[in-house]
Amino acid sequence: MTKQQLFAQIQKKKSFLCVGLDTDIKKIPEHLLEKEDPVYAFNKEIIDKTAPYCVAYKPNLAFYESQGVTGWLAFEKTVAYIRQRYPDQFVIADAKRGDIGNTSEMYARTFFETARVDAVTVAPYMGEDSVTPFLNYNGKWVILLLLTSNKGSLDFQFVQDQNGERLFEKVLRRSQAWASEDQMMYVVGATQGKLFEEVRKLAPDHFFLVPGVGAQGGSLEEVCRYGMNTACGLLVNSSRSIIYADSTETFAEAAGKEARKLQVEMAEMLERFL
Ligand SMILES: O=C(O)c1cc(=O)[nH]c(=O)n1[C@@H]1O[C@H](COP(=O)(O)O)[C@@H](O)[C@H]1O
Repeated sequence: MTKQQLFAQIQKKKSFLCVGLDTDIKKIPEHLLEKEDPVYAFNKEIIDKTAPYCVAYKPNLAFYESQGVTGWLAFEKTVAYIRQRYPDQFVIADAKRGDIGNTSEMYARTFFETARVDAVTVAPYMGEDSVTPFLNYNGKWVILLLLTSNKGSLDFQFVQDQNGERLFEKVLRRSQAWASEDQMMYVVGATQGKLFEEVRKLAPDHFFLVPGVGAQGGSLEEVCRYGMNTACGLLVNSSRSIIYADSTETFAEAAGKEARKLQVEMAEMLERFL
């Protein structure tokens, strides 16, 4: 999917919501546990009820890989289900990969050829040759971790060099030479608040994947005020607050309601800040 196509979806749906499929078998409603593949059954219902209100899905690989082969199959089937039923949705494998070149090539093959997602999250720590193998696929995206939403983001991401340049600024500056804004997005956590203003100045045209609204307490209003650009430039992810809104048989309806609530807020933000 191109940047223009993604923006067209955002305009059509008045939403830049990404639903995080962080499906924990220990948290899914009991009645699903008797199904052949409970995680897949849960995801299908969540997807059907949230699809009208979002433009993207982000399965987080940790939740699938923790279940071994069964979990990987649930992940692949989930991606295939979205592809078949909702082909306009942007699918992100949240895998946070990155390794020496030939290993990254295998990761890229895993996610772009085998699982056939649109984008994969990648850690920048190992540098250029660990990221570029993901860029050899037309129409596919790298989403580079830049300023994460967690407390530990303070440990390294703000460390300054002798010229006062902070690590996240260096990552942003250097990585923009590896790919254009049609192939690269950046993770900027919603909890980073006003810093969006600075990051947006350094990357005026890129999309940001913004986790941290919902369970982590980030402010959607602040993200939009400081982070939105003329093509929206934001995909805001929420996982737990949507998919675990209710733990009974009406879990999917409850997820749909939560997604709709965010979509309504997003429509208002698009009116105000676009
Ligand atoms: O790359 C990510 O998606 C990510 C980066 C980050 O800085 N913070 C962050 O929370 N995430 C992911 O975004 C999701 C957030 O989930 P909730 O807090 O439940 O909405 C999880 O899958 C996290 O792994």
